[in-house]
Amino acid sequence: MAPHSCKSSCQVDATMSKENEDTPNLPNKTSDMNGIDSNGLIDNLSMPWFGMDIGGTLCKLVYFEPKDLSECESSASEVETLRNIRRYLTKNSAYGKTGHRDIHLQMDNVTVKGVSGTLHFIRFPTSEMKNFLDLAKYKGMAKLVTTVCATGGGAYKFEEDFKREVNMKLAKFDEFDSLLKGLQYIDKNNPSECYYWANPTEPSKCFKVNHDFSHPYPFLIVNIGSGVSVLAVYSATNYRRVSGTSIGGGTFLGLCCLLTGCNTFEEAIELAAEGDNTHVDKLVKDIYGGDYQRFGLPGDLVASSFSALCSFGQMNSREKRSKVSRQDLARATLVTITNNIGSIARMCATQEKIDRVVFIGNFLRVNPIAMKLLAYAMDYWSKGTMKALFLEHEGYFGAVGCLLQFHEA
Ligand SMILES: Nc1ncnc2c1ncn2[C@@H]1O[C@H](COP(=O)(O)OP(=O)(O)OP(=O)(O)O)[C@@H](O)[C@H]1O
Ligand SMILES: CC(C)(CO)[C@@H](O)C(=O)NCCC(=O)O
Repeated sequence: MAPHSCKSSCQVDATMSKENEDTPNLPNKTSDMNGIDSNGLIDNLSMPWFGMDIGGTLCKLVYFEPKDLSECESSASEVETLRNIRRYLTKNSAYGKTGHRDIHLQMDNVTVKGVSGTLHFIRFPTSEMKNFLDLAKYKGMAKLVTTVCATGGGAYKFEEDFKREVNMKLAKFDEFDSLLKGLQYIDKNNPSECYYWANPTEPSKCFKVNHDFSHPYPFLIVNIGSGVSVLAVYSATNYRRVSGTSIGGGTFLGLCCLLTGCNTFEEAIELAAEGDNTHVDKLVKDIYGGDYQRFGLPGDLVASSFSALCSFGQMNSREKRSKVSRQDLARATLVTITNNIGSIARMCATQEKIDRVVFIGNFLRVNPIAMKLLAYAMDYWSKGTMKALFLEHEGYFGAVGCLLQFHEA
């Protein structure tokens, strides 16, 4: 099975600019508003093959492209529009300035509701929702698509806008039900979905190792989005949201932009990769002169985040602050937020007596520093009894899960 074809990571844009695109040829709509033509074909061909997870920062859009669409197209009245939409989504990797298709995550030869096809993964900032709706209208979706599956807070917040702007009804599903449904489906369909980091503290020896997650229960999910939710999962349908924190991916990005003047998540991560948080943080050894042995606190452990900027050795704090680079500040912000999340995750796992902790959410996108830090912290503080696991489709489970739930209903 090769469902997870590893193509190059690619970008599809959702500022959704309308220039340089195929202009769709809008047909007259002849099928009824449920999208079913006289042959029942449109039901399979058109909507809802879209699942959207509209989060506080990013909107994740999953498009299922049925394999045999071309065979059926000749008898479908909406073919031209459908074909244009499909071509637009699957042939581009960037939509406008801010929409991206994660081609490396594409899953071929998967089955949804008995139909074989390909799952495409697209994301754009939720702040671009108006542009997205304009584009959807421009592409003829208002005349074709009647229902889109949606989850996340934005499924509620933007429900009226979808109706008003593109005459689309949102079939809403709970974000955590969707997340778990999508996670189970994707893990089942992609043998290399789940992994852990071996030797996370030794850069030259650190590598990803595939993990068999076919018998997953119980496990803890730590979903690091704008905010963080922690779920204890006991079976496919039995789970609880045991904790959460507002100090999450959104906090990292907001603070990093404020402290360094950067403008994007990618820039923040690049800066962090070149920085050194020990120029910013106060370590145990800065306080103890070495380890605090009695309670097992190593000298290199961060004792107090950012507090080297208040006082440090012989240097006064203003002098110290002027010597700290943007890179150091970005790194310290990343380490602070990540360690805090790791600490909450460990406490929840201990309380729930769970030893497998799965970290997901787009905060982990292109972010090996955070993943390795979490891997190390879970291992170190649990004395090797807990394992940090990661998933390749880190931020897309909700979008897939709501699509699946619609087709199950
Ligand atoms: N291109 C990007 N633009 C903005 N943030 C990004 C980007 N890539 C990764 N991130 C990180 O991912 C986080 C959002 O993750 P995710 O999409 O999982 O959450 P969300 O659904 O928007 O939030 P919530 O679930 O809290 O509503 C951001 O806060 C940021 O840290
Ligand atoms: C509000 C949600 C659930 C939206 O996905 C998420 O951003 C979150 O879990 N925030 C943390 C809220 C808290 O528990 O403090």
